[in-house]
Amino acid sequence: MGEKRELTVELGERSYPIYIGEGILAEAGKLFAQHGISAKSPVMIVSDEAVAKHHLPQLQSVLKEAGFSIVTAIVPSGEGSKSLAVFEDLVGQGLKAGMDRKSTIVALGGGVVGDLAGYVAAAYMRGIKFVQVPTTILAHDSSVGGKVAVNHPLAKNIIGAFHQPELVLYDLNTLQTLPQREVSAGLSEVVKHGLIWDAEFVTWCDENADRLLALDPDALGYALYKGCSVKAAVVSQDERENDLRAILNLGHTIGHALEAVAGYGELLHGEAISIGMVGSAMLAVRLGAPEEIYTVTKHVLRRVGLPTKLPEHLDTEAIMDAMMHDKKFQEGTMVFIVPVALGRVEINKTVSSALVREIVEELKREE
Ligand SMILES: O=C(O)C(=O)C[C@@H](O)[C@H](O)[C@H](O)COP(=O)(O)O
Repeated sequence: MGEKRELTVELGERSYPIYIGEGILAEAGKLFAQHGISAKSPVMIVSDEAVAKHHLPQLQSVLKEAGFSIVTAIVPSGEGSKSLAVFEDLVGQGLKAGMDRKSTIVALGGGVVGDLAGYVAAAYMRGIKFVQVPTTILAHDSSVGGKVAVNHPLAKNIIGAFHQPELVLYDLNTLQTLPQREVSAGLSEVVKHGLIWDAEFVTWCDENADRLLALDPDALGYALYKGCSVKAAVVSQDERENDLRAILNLGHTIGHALEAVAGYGELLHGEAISIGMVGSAMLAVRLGAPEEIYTVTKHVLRRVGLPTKLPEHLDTEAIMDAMMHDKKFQEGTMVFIVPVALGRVEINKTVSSALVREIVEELKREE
């Protein structure tokens, strides 16, 4: 069994721990009790069809053994479940099962389940506790920081809240069942955390790409710990994205638009963000940063199996339009996170739409 790691998201009274390691799920009952999750009110586990097959029975039995009464809600796998219709259905299931203000929602799954379940927890009876149990690599990002949301057909994550979990339980064993495409997509956000904060970690990702792709638990444990540490450090300083937290959006200005235009399915979130990060690196070079930013960004993303070319059939004007509906379009301008050196980015609100259009076209010509 590899090393168990623990870190804390420092938010005063609302601080919470992240446990990372193999076999953490088996300790869920004990950790729930230790962190004040009530066993007197029903606990709802939200999961999706794919994840439930592999990991739900273990979580159910560990929690039952610890005296929790469980309601289980399974949603279809995929981004389509982040909708108001599914949200309403989960609220209904909670009410029918007698969930009250002391109940807790447990998100067992990837980013979709975490965002959806978290938003139900934020809204149910004006807010109840929730626990994140991420089962994908990508979810090291979404399970930390309290951004919870569902989508609107016109924009991603547009109906949401900030609602922090009570704890995050990251069992590395759950990652072993991930399809290869999901592994690469998840590594997109891992690389992002290096690109915004830690140049040495970018080099480490490059050197350890094969181990990561082979799901080596030691490499994964370290990478997720590093990614979560960057996230925790940023969120602790700016929980509500008044300023610094915006840097976590590297690649997302273009990435979210690609997901919306491609129809939430063609591109996985991590793939869209990979293309978006290459776009940000191109932008950086146009604005005077060293060419190395573009070459290294593209190289590392490819090393972990990610696309760097924008699919040609996606319409440039539709992409431009989608960017205007995102949260990153503010006060009449697009907000871009632009690298200034490896491991360092800045928030830029002066990029013209003409330049963005050029970058989108250039991304379609990527080799
Ligand atoms: O936690 C954050 O803050 C992030 O920006 C992390 C992003 O990787 C994440 O995808 C987030 O959901 C995007 O933020 P949004 O505010 O544009 O929905």
